[in-house]
Amino acid sequence: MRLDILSIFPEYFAPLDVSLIGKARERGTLDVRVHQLRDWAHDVHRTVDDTPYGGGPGMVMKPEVWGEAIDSVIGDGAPRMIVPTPSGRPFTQELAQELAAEPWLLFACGRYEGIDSRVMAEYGSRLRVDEVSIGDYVLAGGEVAVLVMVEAVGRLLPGVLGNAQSAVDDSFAPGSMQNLVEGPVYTKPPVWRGHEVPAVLLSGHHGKVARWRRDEALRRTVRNRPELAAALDPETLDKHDRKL
Ligand SMILES: Nc1cc(-c2ccc3ccn(Cc4ccc(CN5CCCC5)cc4)c3c2)n[nH]1
Repeated sequence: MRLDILSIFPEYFAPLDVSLIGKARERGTLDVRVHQLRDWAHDVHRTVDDTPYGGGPGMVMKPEVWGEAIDSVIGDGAPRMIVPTPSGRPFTQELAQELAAEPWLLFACGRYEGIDSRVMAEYGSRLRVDEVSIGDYVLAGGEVAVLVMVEAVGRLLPGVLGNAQSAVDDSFAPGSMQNLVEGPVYTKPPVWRGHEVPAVLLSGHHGKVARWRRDEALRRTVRNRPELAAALDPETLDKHDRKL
């Protein structure tokens, strides 16, 4: 997978050189290219922003700079364009899986009050353009949101996660974990400061372990994410409810 990232703060993406993503880049699984948006701002101050039409606080990012930058980065290609924004569609595990299947993603990191909307309109006629929110809070720009999405997508790529099974059991993953968060995890020692590991996990009985884990996942979902629990099919809830 090729990832292009356009930003006025390319240094935000140094973390993509470490850990899982760093190794995927070394292996060639991921081809990450970070670009300084100001390289396409030709005035002496390399200006990328201007005052908003209609008034209001802050500044808006100029469409000309973005247009030159995107044209230069994509050429005749057609990557899927992801634009982080507080007003976008929610970023979910399902969307992460969808993006993990794409050969080429282009992330456009806005700053200030955002990017002139005509940029998304211009490329929306030629590319798949998704405006995406990573949560209901306002960041100062798109860079952190891109780091979140690249990590969530990158770990789903073949060979990136040590154990592919882990992604199958991810919270929220479509299938058996849809609308469920994961339960508690334990490792050695079997007793730590008087806290014992639940005996079922030491039993070696895989069926009972699987059952216990689903019960715990359900218990935690009901406690921490009642709105997800409400979306569970009654049969699932009922099967476990007797135990909650
Ligand atoms: N999930 C999530 C994503 C983001 C995010 C992503 C990209 C950018 C680029 C700039 N900003 C700051 C920022 C500040 C104020 C407004 C709201 N203004 C009200 C009137 C016009 C706009 C919007 C945007 C971003 C924020 N935040 N949270």
